[in-house]
Amino acid sequence: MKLNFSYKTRKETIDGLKNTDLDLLIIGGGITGAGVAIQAAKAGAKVGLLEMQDFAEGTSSRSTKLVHGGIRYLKTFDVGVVSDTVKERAVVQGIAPHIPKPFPMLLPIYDTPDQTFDMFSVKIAMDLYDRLAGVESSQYANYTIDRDEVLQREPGLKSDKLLGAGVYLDYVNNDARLVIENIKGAAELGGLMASRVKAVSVSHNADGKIDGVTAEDVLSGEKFDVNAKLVINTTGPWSSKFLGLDDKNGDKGQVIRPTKGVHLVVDESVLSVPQPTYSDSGVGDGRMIFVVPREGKTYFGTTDTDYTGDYTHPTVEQADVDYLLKAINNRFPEANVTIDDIEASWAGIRPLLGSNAGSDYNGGGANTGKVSDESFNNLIDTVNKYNEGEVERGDVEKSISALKQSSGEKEISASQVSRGSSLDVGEDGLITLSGGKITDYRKMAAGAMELITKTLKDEFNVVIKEIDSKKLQVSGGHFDPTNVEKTLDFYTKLAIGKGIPQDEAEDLANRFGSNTGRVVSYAAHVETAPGLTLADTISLHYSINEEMTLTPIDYLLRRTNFVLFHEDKLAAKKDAIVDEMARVLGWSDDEKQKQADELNDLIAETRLDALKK
Ligand SMILES: Cc1cc2nc3c(=O)[nH]c(=O)nc-3n(C[C@H](O)[C@H](O)[C@H](O)COP(=O)(O)OP(=O)(O)OC[C@H]3O[C@@H](n4cnc5c(N)ncnc54)[C@H](O)[C@@H]3O)c2cc1C
Ligand SMILES: O=P(O)(O)OC[C@H](O)CO
Repeated sequence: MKLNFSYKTRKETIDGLKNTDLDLLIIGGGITGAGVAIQAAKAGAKVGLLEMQDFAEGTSSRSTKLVHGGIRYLKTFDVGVVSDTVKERAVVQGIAPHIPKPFPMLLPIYDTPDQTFDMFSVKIAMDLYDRLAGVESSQYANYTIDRDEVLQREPGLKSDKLLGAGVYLDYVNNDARLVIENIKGAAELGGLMASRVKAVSVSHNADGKIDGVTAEDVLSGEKFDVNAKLVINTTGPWSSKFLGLDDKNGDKGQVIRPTKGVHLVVDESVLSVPQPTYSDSGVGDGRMIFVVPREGKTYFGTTDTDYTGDYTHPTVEQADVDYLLKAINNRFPEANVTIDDIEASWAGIRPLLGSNAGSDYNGGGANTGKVSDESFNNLIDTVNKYNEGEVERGDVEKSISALKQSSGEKEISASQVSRGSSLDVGEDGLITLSGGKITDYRKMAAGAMELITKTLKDEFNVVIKEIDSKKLQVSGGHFDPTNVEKTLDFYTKLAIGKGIPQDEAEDLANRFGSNTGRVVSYAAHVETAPGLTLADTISLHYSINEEMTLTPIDYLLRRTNFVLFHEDKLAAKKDAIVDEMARVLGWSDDEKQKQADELNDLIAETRLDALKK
């Protein structure tokens, strides 16, 4: 079987990076860099990407795993962010139809003082949300339900002071797979995508313009130069650190305000919700907590605390666990979730833009003013009039800035900072695309591509194609996004045809989408590995050969959901996975032991063994 995107082609990729004068070099292989890479490759640019860890190993595998518009941002007047992200949900589903899945969110409303919404404002917010996304007359149009119906749906929910709930469309996502499918798409289009290669310094030409980096192959320690006409910094939380490598960057661009967010996972027998549920934490801090059902488990989060630790290895601490258990047991008093119920967890670092001072916000730090509903409703009314063409953009801006002034100069809490993105160009030409969310990654990348296309033409006389990124489907996503169920059913049947049981066949189809046929073709020439099923074996071999899977953690944490949502199967299969990888990749006994130890350490950390008494 030809190795398309693997440990073997990685060597060819690095040679290509050494010997090609690239049009564009991307630093950072999370969703932001991956989105730019596939668009640049499609446009015909000679593009390379360096990722110092595994693809998606940074924030882009540590999110709440939603493609969502951020309804709570309406209360911080981030109407621009909501307008962008809520529209992008359907676009992302269209370009990666096997990944984000629509799953309406339930937002319970209580009659308590710290609520983000009441029954009136939640309806206004949902109507605006739907209107911005153009779903107001679809099967997913929002609605409200009364107290009884809420408790009928979620009997475990706190009933005291419960008024009812809003129900509105959002999407569940597989963040790490969204990244790898974009990276594979870029590689399939000729992009030179290298994981475990770190940019360690930047270089400039005689005019002081950035013209490449010195890179280090993290696996071998080898250092080499990569030359490029343009360099873009898509290092997320590391953006400021990367800018720090560049002494000619002058204005230094956006400063990142990193905040940590933690999620915990329990079995659905401990806590079960029929649909994603989004409610105030109930502990008076103005935060909102997601509770999401996933593959027989339930995960919930997040915290939002300023972070000064190691960005590469953010950890879940006792204070994070205490906060989330307090919040979840407040909302679901019968659940009595304890630390011993936690099967898995993860921590991520938001790449918030420090300059995105929060706007008028009714939550966050104790000393921030509460925005009156009248001000909030006035803004929504102005936005509605703007959407109807009755007022100008300036009128909306005026009502927003009026509110900001009214909030006065106050300490901006992490949750008040806007989740907007920024595209900056340094004095030496280094481009930085930072902030934002996974949900608007395509739009962020399209904005950067406009700048990149223009600069390549004006400054280098290099002409690349204009592309329609809204139609640029990722690897595995090459099918009709309005026909997902039927298509995945077709791929499921294809796998069943090879003797694979229904449940495993469905897993393959959902994981690999339109690549399932290729995965199933591996059955013709791989032996089922000891301790694994045929489905496990072909999935692993495909991932090694065509998804740059280099370690068991790459496979079990990011290419699949074993570590986070399948504790039982993980325990049963992890050693067999290590054995099969060692055989295929030709590891020495020492290397195999090292990989096994790293996997077991990660599992223990994810399970919070050190915190459990
Ligand atoms: C707790 C939490 C929950 C969230 N939930 C959601 C959600 O549900 N939906 C949503 O849309 N958004 C969500 N977000 C936001 C979203 O996850 C981030 O905005 C997004 O993942 C950032 O992607 P990125 O590619 O910019 O950064 P990253 O994914 O961090 O990628 C940057 C990459 O750059 C690499 N890098 C750094 N320095 C170098 C170097 N010198 N050389 C080479 N590589 C380098 C890093 O290894 C890293 O992989 C959440 C964020 C957090 C923290
Ligand atoms: O940045 P926040 O506070 O919206 O938290 C991230 C959410 O959990 C999902 O985007």
